Amino acid sequence: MTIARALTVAGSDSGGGAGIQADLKTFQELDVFGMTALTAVTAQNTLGVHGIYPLTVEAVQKQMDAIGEDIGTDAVKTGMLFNSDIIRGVAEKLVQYKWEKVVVDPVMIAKGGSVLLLEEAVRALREVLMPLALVITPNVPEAELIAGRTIRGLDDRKEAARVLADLGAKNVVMKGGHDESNPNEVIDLLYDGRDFYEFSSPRQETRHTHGTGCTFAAAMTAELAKGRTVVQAVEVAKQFIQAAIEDTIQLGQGHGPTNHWAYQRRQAVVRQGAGR
Ligand SMILES: Nc1ncnc2c1ncn2[C@@H]1O[C@H](COP(=O)(O)OP(=O)(O)O)[C@@H](O)[C@H]1O
Ligand SMILES: Cc1ncc(COP(=O)(O)OP(=O)(O)O)c(N)n1
Repeated sequence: MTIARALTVAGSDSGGGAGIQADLKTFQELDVFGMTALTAVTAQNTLGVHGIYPLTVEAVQKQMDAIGEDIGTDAVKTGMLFNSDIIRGVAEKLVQYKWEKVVVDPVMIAKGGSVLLLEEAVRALREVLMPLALVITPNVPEAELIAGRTIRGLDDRKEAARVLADLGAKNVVMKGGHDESNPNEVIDLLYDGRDFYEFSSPRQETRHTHGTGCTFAAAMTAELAKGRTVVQAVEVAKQFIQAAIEDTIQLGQGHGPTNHWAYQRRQAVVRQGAGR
């Protein structure tokens, strides 16, 4: 039996809703063998981030070597990278192992406002990592910071996506959760350097959205690892996160995690209905 493999290079969320925990759960649900290179440990729950402990560049690179020299991977996702040294170290390994299906989730700020990427690192993200990205998946505030422009609505998002593509990312998926210009729907926008594609879903009224960005990018990475196109990967990721937000699980006192089982459970119901 051959199985698709995916590596996440990201921070740990002790609360289990975001970071490598969300990535691994998503890979598993999408039938992909998940592996990790940890960049930082965070003490985190639904109320916020209570401590950040970055690893050394050597520790991050050694973990990537351990995968590169043995198991290998079909796709890589990067999440919380925290500082410019880690970004440069990760970029070096992506090049060394010729890993090309790279999804860069430019994690910057957690929902509660904690800084997950130091200001000094934004330049390295732009100059060193973005040119290696098959896909970059910023939310609106992240896109504003990287592109250096204000975004108000879909037309601004398209202009900013063009700027991000000019920085070297082959595909830009600008997620729409923070774009409140449309109160009823959430549109995730894909720009492939030529055309724009819009992926819409109803906007859910919920505070349980911790880790939505990580989960969405991990689902894309899993689908790319299986050989799907970028458009197909966004379609599945959108369905995966929509199910995970809608079928809410009530955990914690603050911004709770999403439901990583929901997508597969819905698929099973569809299969049963079709008698398969
Ligand atoms: N309230 C919501 N209702 C439905 N989908 C949402 C909602 N908030 C976020 N999403 C979806 O979750 C994913 C992450 O979106 P976003 O909130 O923009 O990013 P981040 O979690 O990185 O801040 C996107 O696919 C987006 O469509
Ligand atoms: C360890 C870690 N990595 C990433 C995030 C940010 O996750 P995201 O999916 O953007 O969700 P929110 O934090 O915005 O809810 C994180 N919190 N921790």
